[in-house]
Amino acid sequence: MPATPAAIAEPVIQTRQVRKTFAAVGGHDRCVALAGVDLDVTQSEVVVIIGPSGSGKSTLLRTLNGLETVDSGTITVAGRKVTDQRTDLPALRADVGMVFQHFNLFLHKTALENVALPQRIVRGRSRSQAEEIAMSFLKRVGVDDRRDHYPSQLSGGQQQRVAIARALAMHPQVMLFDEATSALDPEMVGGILDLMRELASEGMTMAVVTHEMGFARDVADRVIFMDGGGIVEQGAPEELFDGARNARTRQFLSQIH
Ligand SMILES: Nc1ncnc2c1ncn2[C@@H]1O[C@H](COP(=O)(O)OP(=O)(O)OP(=O)(O)O)[C@@H](O)[C@H]1O
Repeated sequence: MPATPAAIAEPVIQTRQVRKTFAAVGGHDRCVALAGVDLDVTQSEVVVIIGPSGSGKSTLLRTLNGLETVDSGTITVAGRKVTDQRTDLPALRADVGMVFQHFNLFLHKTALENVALPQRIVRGRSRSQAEEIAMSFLKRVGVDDRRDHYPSQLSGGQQQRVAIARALAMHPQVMLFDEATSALDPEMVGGILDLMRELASEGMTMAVVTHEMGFARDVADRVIFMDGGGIVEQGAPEELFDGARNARTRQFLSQIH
C-alpha cells in the first residue's frame, strides 16, 4: 500500500511582505523599520535573528504579537491573523509569549501575582487555579521561593525568570525573546540562556533576538541576518557563521567576533 503523504504543517509564524515605517524625528521622510519581510517559522523551530542596531529586529518581533501595527503585508501567528483588525489581541498575546529586555513586570504586584494575573484576565482561571499554576511555573524557572517579592526586591535575573514564568503559564504556542539577557548582570546571563535552551529542547517554537552568538550557534535551527529592515541572509548556524555569502553579513560578523 502506498504510504500516505505526511500532512504539510502550516508554519507557526508566517509573514508576507511586512512593511513598517515610523515618523522620522525632525524630517519629512519616514524611517523604514521593515522593508517587506517574508518569514516562515515551523513548529518547534528555533530561529535566532541577528543584525546591527536599527536593522528592524525588535520591530519584527513586536509586529508578530501585535505590539506594533504594520503599514502593509500580512502576519499569521499560531493560527491567528495578526494583521486583521478584528483579531483578539489579548488572546493572541497569550498564545505568543514575549520576553523583553526590561522584563515589563507589573511593579506593584508580587512575583506570584505577576504570573497569576494574566491567567485570570485572559484565560478566565479562578484565583486559586491561577495561583496554583503560577507556583508550578515559578518553581520550574527556579524562583518559587520569591513568590511574595515585588520586582524591586528581585535581581534582574530573577525578574526575567518571573517574566518567563508569566509567559509560559499561558501555555503559549510560540515564544518571542527580545534581547532577554541584554540588561542582565553578566553572572545572570548564563542561567537565562540555559532556561531558553531547555525550552528549545522541549520543542518550543521560538524567535529570538540576541547578541549571544554562542547561543545562536548552539541552539538555533536557523540564523537570520537582518539589515536595513530586511532579511539579508539566513541559514543553519554553521552556514551563516562560517560561510556567509553576503558581504554585509560577513562585515557584521567580523565586527562582533
Ligand atoms: N517607536 C519608534 N518610533 C520611531 N522610530 C522607531 C521606533 N521604533 C523603532 N524605530 C526605528 O526603526 C528602526 C528599526 O528599529 P528596531 O528597534 O527594530 O531595530 P533593532 O534592530 O531591534 O535595533 P537594536 O539592536 O538597537 O535594538 C530604527 O531606525 C529605529 O530608530
